[in-house]
Amino acid sequence: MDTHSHLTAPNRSRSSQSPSPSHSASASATSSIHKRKRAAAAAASDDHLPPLAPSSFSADTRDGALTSNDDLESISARGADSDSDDAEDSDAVVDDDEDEFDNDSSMRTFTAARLETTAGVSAAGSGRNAKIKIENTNVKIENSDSGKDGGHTGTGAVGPAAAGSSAPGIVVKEDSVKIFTENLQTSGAYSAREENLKREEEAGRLKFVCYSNDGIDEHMVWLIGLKNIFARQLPNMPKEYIVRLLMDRSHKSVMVIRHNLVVGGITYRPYTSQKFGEIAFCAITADEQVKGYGTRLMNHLKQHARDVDGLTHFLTYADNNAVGYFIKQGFTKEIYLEKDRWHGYIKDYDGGILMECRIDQKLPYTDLSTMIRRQRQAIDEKIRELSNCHIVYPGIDFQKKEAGIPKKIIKIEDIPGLREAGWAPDQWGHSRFKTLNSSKDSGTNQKHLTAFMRSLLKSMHDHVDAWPFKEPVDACDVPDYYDIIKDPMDLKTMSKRVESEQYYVTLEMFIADVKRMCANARTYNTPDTIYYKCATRLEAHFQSKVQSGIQSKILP
Ligand SMILES: CC(=O)SCCNC(=O)CCNC(=O)[C@H](O)C(C)(C)COP(=O)(O)OP(=O)(O)OC[C@H]1O[C@@H](n2cnc3c(N)ncnc32)[C@H](O)[C@@H]1OP(=O)(O)O
Repeated sequence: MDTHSHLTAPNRSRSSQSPSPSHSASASATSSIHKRKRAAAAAASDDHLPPLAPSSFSADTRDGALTSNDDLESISARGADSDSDDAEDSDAVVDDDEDEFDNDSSMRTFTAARLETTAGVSAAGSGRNAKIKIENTNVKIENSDSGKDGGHTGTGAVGPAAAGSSAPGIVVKEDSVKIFTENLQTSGAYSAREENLKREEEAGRLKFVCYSNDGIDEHMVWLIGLKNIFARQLPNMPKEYIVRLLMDRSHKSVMVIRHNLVVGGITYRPYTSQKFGEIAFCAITADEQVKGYGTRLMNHLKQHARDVDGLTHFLTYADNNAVGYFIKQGFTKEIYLEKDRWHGYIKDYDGGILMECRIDQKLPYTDLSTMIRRQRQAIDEKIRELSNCHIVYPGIDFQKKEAGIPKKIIKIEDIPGLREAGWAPDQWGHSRFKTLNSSKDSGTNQKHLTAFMRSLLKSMHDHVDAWPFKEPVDACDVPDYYDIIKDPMDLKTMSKRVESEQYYVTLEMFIADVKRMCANARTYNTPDTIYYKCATRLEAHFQSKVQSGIQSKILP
């Protein structure tokens, strides 16, 4: 069996687990930091960790001293038992600590205090080690080679430049043909967000870095910033636990840094021998969520984990309310990774869903937008080869005179592009009227159609319920009518259209106008009004006339 070195935390949950009841500072990493800030020179008792907490964490964790939640609990309990006064004090200290770390000055204070006490590092580490209970659990352990895993050495900027290969296996031809045209949509929302953030990175306003607890001031400040974000965004996760994993040197954190401040990050543990990584925490600060940072962060993480850690998969226990985000990042609830590669390695969470993501070995994760753009280009090029649908013709000059009747009749064959698209003059379209009478010439058809529509119009005009529909609605009488009814119709307008013999080229067009006229009345007026009732009765009358006309073959 491998030697113990990785952290285990049985049955913890971001969403359902209450914070540890004991914030006893002697057990709490954060509080120990704070205490040091308050009294850097104070003598380090057994229950008071000496200064320079981050390094002392690393000393603890590097050798596997902090290995489980049980440790955390035992430390907490021990702190409470052994020094209850101190525990009370510590509760306040933890809260205070949270507040302080949320602003720059507290970070500066922390950093300054840490620098002042550098000499205490090894003592702190060893002193704490001496007190921490080491538990042997029966989980599989990966050899902790922090150098190999990128453990205590910060791995620095992530992304193409850092990884040295932005797109393994993908050859990007910068000089590929310029085949974009104005009417081709160049990117969807995903690509647009990725491209924007990539531009920000190139302009130096945004960066993605990967560090673990390496003792370098700037990195430590960022890690503490990330810890604050996790503490806020994962409120049910014990803060001590967040600190412990974040500062554990076998964990790495990929962080989004903007204007030198942490915007969010992902803390993960690479199990390089098993070629998978476990995402422990993932969060973006509240006011920057849903802007694409989470996606870009995940893409940087995947690229880094593949190119630097040699991983092929990620596993995580996703909070229920974050499952949607993980699905969009390519995670599935089905676990395809062979169980013996991960079982016993990762920490269990209550209330979370185990999800997996396979890391593609070729995808240019930090430059997906370029890949998608080139794929679009290739598809567009192929479409152009096979069709001419990309050619845009000038529009039809469709100037109208009164009642929407066109000024001049446009012959179908004159519509630009129609013939080029494969249309032939014998394809007359879908009108039932035309189809039924395909044996007759179009002039005869139009005469019959006009006569039928005239008779229908007269029948409606003479109907007792036709009076509200004989003229267009007068806006002086009904001021808001045209605010509500955007497509008005009336019998007089229809009559003009019929008499033009140009407008209604099919019976369906005529029927559509009658239906619209009646529907407008029912939209504007309530069912109890005379107008509403007239519309319903007139429409029923019209329908019966059309039906009997068709049945008695009034229609030619
Ligand atoms: C392992 C764990 O740590 S589980 C806990 C995860 N963390 C949290 O729940 C903390 C609170 N939430 C957050 O910090 C962030 O919302 C994150 C990390 C979940 C997502 O980061 P964001 O920057 O908001 O993601 P981003 O803007 O890239 O969104 C990507 C897509 O996921 C969607 N999305 C983001 N958050 C969620 C969510 N909680 N549920 C469902 N969909 C989501 C976005 O709408 C977007 O969809 P689109 O591409 O169709 O437009």
